Amino acid sequence: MASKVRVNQDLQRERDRANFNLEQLTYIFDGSREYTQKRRYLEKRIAEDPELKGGPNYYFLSNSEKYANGVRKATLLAKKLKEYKLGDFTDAFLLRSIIFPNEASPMSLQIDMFIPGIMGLGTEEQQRRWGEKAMAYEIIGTYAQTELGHGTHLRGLETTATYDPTTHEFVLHSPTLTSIKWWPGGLGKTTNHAIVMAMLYTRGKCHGLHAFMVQTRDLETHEPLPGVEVGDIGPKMGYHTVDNGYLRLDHLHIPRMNMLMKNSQVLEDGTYVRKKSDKLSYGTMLFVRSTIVKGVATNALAQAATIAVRYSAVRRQSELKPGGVEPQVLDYVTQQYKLFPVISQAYAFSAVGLHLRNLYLRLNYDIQQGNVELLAEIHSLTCGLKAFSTDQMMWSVEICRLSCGGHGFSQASGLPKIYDVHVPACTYEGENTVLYLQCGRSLVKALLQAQKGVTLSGSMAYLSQVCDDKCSVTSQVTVDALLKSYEWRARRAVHKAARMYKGRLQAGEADYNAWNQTGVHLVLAAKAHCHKYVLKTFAESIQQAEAGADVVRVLQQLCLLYATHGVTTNSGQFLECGFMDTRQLELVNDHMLRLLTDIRPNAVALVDAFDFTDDKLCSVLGRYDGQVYENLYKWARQSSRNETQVRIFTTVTPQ
Ligand SMILES: CCC/C=C/C(=O)SCCNC(=O)CCNC(=O)[C@H](O)C(C)(C)COP(=O)([O-])OP(=O)([O-])OC[C@H]1O[C@@H](n2cnc3c(N)ncnc32)[C@H](O)[C@@H]1OP(=O)([O-])[O-]
Ligand SMILES: Cc1cc2nc3c(=O)[nH]c(=O)nc-3n(C[C@H](O)[C@H](O)[C@H](O)COP(=O)(O)OP(=O)(O)OC[C@H]3O[C@@H](n4cnc5c(N)ncnc54)[C@H](O)[C@@H]3O)c2cc1C
Repeated sequence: MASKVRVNQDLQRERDRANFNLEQLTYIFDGSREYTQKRRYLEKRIAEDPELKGGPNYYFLSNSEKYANGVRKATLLAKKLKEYKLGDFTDAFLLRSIIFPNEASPMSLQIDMFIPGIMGLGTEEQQRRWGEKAMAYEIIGTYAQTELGHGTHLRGLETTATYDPTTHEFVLHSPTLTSIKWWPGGLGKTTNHAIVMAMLYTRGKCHGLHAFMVQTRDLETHEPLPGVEVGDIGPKMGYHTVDNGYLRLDHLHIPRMNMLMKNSQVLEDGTYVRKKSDKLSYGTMLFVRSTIVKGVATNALAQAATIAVRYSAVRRQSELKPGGVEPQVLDYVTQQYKLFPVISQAYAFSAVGLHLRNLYLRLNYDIQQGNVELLAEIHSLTCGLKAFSTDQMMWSVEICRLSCGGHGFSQASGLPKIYDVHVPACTYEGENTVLYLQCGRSLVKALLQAQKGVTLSGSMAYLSQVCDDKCSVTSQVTVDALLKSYEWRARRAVHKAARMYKGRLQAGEADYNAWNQTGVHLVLAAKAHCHKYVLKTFAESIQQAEAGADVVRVLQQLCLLYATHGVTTNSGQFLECGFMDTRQLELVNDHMLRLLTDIRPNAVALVDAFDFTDDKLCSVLGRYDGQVYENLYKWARQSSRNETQVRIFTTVTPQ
């Protein structure tokens, strides 16, 4: 990678003592050797591409400049996809992640939701009509669902699409202030099309939420079309490269065939033909949720860990041994306790994200065959795992930032940028609490079914199993033994929520109120279920890994760290379920501390194996060569505030 660079000696020493095959671990993290090779090939091409290399320093741009630069790069992304002959969907995601390092593209919805929406919800003819143009970036689109008044409660959305059988058109309308579409990425200024989710009315009856293809702007002049009002919603906490927008429709007429009709249709005379499941309209969200674990949470965790671990190997501070040299801060066990669990989370979520992609592909295949059996379970699982992984990511990125002391607060660290762009994932594609509740409710409902004699299968099968054995943790702490404890904790949490819900019903409470009052326990149950699922999937992925014994050994250490850290940070719940006792908890805690020592010699190599380029990390602290101080100094000198020695302030006029 960086063979000719002058590497900081501490960092070099760390790399020299690594004792596993780093390359193999990279393939596992990426999902395959082929993917790694393709990624590196594209990274090199982009780094050498005269139109893309260099460019302005993101950190010193204003929000408007960030957007303008984002549009420039998004246009180049479209051009490079053709130039490099990359037609495949995965390639488009990959190229975008290289051109937009920890930045959202103003055209990101094109591949995140617009094209998946057309493919998932449109007929074959509609896929040909818009899909091909969208793949070629001849039309630029977004996904407009959320409104000013409602984002979570989809049945409460107010935009209407009323079919007129005399003209064979739908009339799309925003009837109230709260029905104005609000938030869609790229809607404000960049896009010229949108998949608009609206309540379908035909023959005087409402048939719920459906998807409609709406052209918002003229393809030549880019002016909004008559009946369309669009704009930007203003500055946000982050996401400065994206023009999240609003859209107000005023009796906009669109042809009947602009309704995406793969799953249900409106015939010429206005007859509504039902689909197999009314939840198929939510398919685009399910797809995106399934990609967030790997594409957002894992990515952010791995990058934050890389920056913080490399910097902690370079940073020397205080005195460990009285009178001795200042140690690398990575030698403080408290620093290891902050950072090594984050490394383990990144590898764990990577395994889960790859697994979830396969599950989604299976579901998609089944749906094409007309089989929606798996839909409910995969909906529940993707809801839970999207929320669990992004929650964890949010806390861990912040831990990484704090672990870098003062320099972590500087944009130069790259950590605020990671936080800015990835933390909105806790809200978009379903607010996390709401998604935990979806998952928790489905677990309780499954358990109640099991109590009536139904055999549970898939990820919920363990709920109905009777296990009366005791926790087998001894001085030998193993993943297998801990996995049983995770199962116990999750099973107990679901049972507790179910008991509470049933108890309230029996006490005469209304069903809706019983669910609401059980909410906190439903969330706890969903979290415990997802935690167990992640550990199990991570452990199974190691068993299946095509790797040498050295790589398997470090992965097993990380898996055990993930498991022991999860027990110690949720000890109350593990003890509460009565499966594990305090003596065993102490053993787990001791083992976790020993693992920190075991992992220490490989810490830098474990983050190097994530294989991020410096261009991707955009971090002075996380540089591969570890030359942090001279580059922090260089970086600060670029600040526009240093252009003059005596600053002349422009007056800000109060409005
Ligand atoms: C990249 C960045 C760009 C960002 C873009 C965005 O943010 S775009 C905007 C992103 N916006 C959001 O993400 C909005 C978040 N909100 C939502 O997704 C929905 O409103 C909801 C799921 C919370 C509730 O939906 P609801 O009120 O219609 O449902 P209900 O609660 O009445 O439950 C009825 C039954 O249906 C089940 N079921 C539900 N969904 C699915 C499904 N997909 N599949 C299968 N099943 C599903 C549910 O489990 C329940 O089953 P049960 O118990 O009867 O066996
Ligand atoms: C950066 C970003 C990009 C986005 N991009 C898009 C896009 O491209 N297209 C699009 O359509 N939308 C987009 N959104 C909107 C996003 O999907 C919604 O904001 C999200 O679904 C949450 O809905 P809400 O804002 O209505 O939150 P609310 O539901 O109002 O949440 C507020 C609080 O109420 C609680 N709450 C709400 N309902 C319940 C319930 N039933 N039970 C318990 N608690 C509840 C929540 O937990 C939360 O604490 C984007 C949002 C962001 C931040």
